[in-house]
Amino acid sequence: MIVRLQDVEYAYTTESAVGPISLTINKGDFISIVGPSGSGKSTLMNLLSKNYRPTAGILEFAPGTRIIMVQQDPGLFPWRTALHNVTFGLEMQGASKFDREERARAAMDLVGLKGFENRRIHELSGGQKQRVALARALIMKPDLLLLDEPFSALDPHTRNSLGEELRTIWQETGQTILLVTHDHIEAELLAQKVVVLEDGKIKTVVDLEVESPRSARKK
Ligand SMILES: Nc1ncnc2c1ncn2[C@@H]1O[C@H](COP(=O)(O)OP(=O)(O)OP(=O)(O)O)[C@@H](O)[C@H]1O
Repeated sequence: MIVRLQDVEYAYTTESAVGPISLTINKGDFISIVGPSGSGKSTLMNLLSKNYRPTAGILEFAPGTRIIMVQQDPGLFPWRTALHNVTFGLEMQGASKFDREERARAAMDLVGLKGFENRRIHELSGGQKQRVALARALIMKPDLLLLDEPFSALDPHTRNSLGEELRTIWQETGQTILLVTHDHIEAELLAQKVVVLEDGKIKTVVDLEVESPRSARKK
């Protein structure tokens, strides 16, 4: 278990905006949260990223759980190259230059950015910027990667190819992913489990028949 929600609620005012919700996220899961505007997706992400504390219920994280969120705005440093955006977290951790650059190159390769290492951020397309943000998150190997509509500002073609790559990354690394989207098709194409939100509550959970990550199959 990485995160467990048991009858979790969040109220901005007197009425609950989200909940009660019960859900468990396990290692290696790829879950999509889908729902219309106002259904509580952002509120749930804020709870999972520890920005909000539940107003009722139990929200439990496994000890030492590290969570990273990638949002629609990739939030990159324009004065750094693509590679040095990806190395940023490792720099903060004090990893050696050789180690962080080697790992950053591997992460950029994984998201299809080989050859773009030395580009400045303004020399990248929207999809490429989002790939840099994804590589920057993946390199940290978080216990849970939260993706908050990361592809919604992209054109349909770029969106599809990034989606497919995300799916491959999950298959190859077993990274635990929770993706928020308002696109049902995207949710079903990518994830292993689709949680449909409506009025702050889980309306349905769809378990899809997909191959589990390679890393999990080895065990
Ligand atoms: N700061 C706030 N104060 C009061 N109510 C809020 C606040 N933020 C959100 N809400 C309410 O909480 C409910 C869930 O909103 P939330 O933003 O989580 O939905 P969402 O699914 O992310 O919507 P969208 O897709 O439009 O971003 C809505 O009814 C919304 O009006």
